[in-house]
Amino acid sequence: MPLRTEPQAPRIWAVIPAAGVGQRALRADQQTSSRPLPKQYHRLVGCSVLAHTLQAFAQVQAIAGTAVVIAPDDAVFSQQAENHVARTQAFAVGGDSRAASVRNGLQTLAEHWGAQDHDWVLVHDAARCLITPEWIARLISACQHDAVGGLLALPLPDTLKEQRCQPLAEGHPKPAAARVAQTVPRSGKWLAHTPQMFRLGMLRSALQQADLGLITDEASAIEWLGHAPLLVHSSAQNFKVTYPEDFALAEAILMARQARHTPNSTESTTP
Ligand SMILES: Nc1ccn([C@@H]2O[C@H](COP(=O)(O)OP(=O)(O)OP(=O)(O)O)[C@@H](O)[C@H]2O)c(=O)n1
Ligand SMILES: C[C@](O)(CO)[C@H](O)COP(=O)(O)O
Repeated sequence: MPLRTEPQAPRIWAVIPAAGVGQRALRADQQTSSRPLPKQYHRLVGCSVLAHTLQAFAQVQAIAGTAVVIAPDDAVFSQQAENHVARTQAFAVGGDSRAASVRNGLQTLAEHWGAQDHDWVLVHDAARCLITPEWIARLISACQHDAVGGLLALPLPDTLKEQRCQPLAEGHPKPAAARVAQTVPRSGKWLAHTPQMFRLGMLRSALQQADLGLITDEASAIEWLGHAPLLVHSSAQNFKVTYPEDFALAEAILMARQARHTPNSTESTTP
């Protein structure tokens, strides 16, 4: 009689896309540089944006391993000692878009670590460096027993405007100032954050079939399959470092967190 092998309990993996160039984060004076430093390698409070992200994931014991997707020509990751974090490995399989990088990262999880289709995967932007182990754990416990999975997201905090379509005026080199077409009801609208947590097999199949040009996050690939991901409350601090001014904001928050955790700091006694 053939031996019956017990199905392995689903494991939880993480994929961190870190293969972007960070074009929008460049100041005007950096835009002409032939090889500007991608934003994930900028240092904030003594270590890279990426390392802050990786340290948060390394503190979540439920995660079996974290694959960092870097660009095939990346020359920085291995030079920064702080990027070498427990249960974390970089793979130079970045693609032309974020979605392509994620798709390649999922393939790597299966090939190198034997990840299975029924395992869970958390995908998180390297550039969301303020993520905390507590928020990651909140997403895991909300999704682990769900049939689909979900994402951290934030109910829209501001009034939402749609811009009027403005054709370029003839003879004018620059488009005219943007004007409002209408105010869009914000009720029921959320900002998608990461991590986003789905079954490896379902996400892989969505990313293999969907038009990657239309896929800006994992949830949109899963929606494309006809599923409805769970929306799990995120924090406004979980923003993505996108524009030059975001570095200072991220640094101020990291410094305030460090001060709270330093013994004898005045902030540590504040209720
Ligand atoms: N081809 C790409 C593009 C983006 N990313 C990663 O996806 C995350 C979120 O993307 P975004 O903030 O748009 O990063 P960039 O593409 O680097 O930024 P920009 O669009 O300003 O160039 C980042 O951690 C980025 O490194 C990636 O792995 N591969
Ligand atoms: C995935 C994401 O962080 C959700 O907000 C975001 O879409 C990624 O940014 P991009 O500029 O679209 O790559």
